[in-house]
Amino acid sequence: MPPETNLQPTAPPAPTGPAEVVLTLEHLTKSFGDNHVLQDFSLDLHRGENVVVLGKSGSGKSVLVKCIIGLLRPDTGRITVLGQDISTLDHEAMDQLRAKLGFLFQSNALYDSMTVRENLLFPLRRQWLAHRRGEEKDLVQQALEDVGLANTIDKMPAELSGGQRKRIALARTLILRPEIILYDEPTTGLDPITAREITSLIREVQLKYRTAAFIISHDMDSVRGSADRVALLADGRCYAQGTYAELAKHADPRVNDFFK
Ligand SMILES: Nc1ncnc2c1ncn2[C@@H]1O[C@H](COP(=O)(O)OP(=O)(O)OP(=O)(O)O)[C@@H](O)[C@H]1O
Repeated sequence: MPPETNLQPTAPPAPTGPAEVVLTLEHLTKSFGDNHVLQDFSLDLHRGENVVVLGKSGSGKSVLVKCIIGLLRPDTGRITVLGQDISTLDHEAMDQLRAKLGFLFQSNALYDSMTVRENLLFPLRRQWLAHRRGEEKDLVQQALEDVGLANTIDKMPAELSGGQRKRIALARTLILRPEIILYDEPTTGLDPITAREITSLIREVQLKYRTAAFIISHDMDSVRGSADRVALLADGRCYAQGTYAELAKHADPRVNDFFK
């Protein structure tokens, strides 16, 4: 039985017009010497939408994510996050913008020497927006209920399974109510059933908080379960995009091969 979460999947609010774009990647290029990794890559992400970026190993997916969070600077092109061109932001403004982005790293990046509670309090206390102590307790509780793990609050990460650690890492991201979540291979290293649970949770989070998600994955079950739209990164650009079903029957074998 998957853990019961506090997230009630409901129908997303009826669209009232074109959804707001929360992330724009325009004509990005990035080379390392003569390794031209990104070559005119463009993609939009809308509020409340899950986009999965697919691509072969070494195609540049991590480079793309690092450019979005400002760890790498593209050679040319523009990245706009929540209306702000990140190349114009100073250190402090970039930090404030990063606070609206959630990351779920492959490693989960939990602090092993801290309990689950302390792991969740950590981002709250690091935030430039201070929370009142009483509020913190409720936020931790809510985030743990959201991922179905309220009973793990006093445990150490080492006492949890891989799937539970992934959920706690997601709770730690959710506690800051991000507008966009970047998921780096969220199901890698998990057994198929746990992977399916994490995929469902990604959907539940999207529906409850109307977050947009930028997901890197090559777990095709997870792609099918979590993507509203799939973008294929090949030759350094957005080679094809569409729904899972559209790309699965795409005429170009470079596209449909991923779905076989
Ligand atoms: N800091 C760097 N310096 C030099 N080359 C780099 C750097 N970062 C990435 N690369 C190169 O960029 C290319 C794309 O790497 P990237 O890690 O983005 O691939 P990926 O699509 O995420 O692969 P995987 O699916 O295996 O994780 C690779 O050829 C890699 O060697």
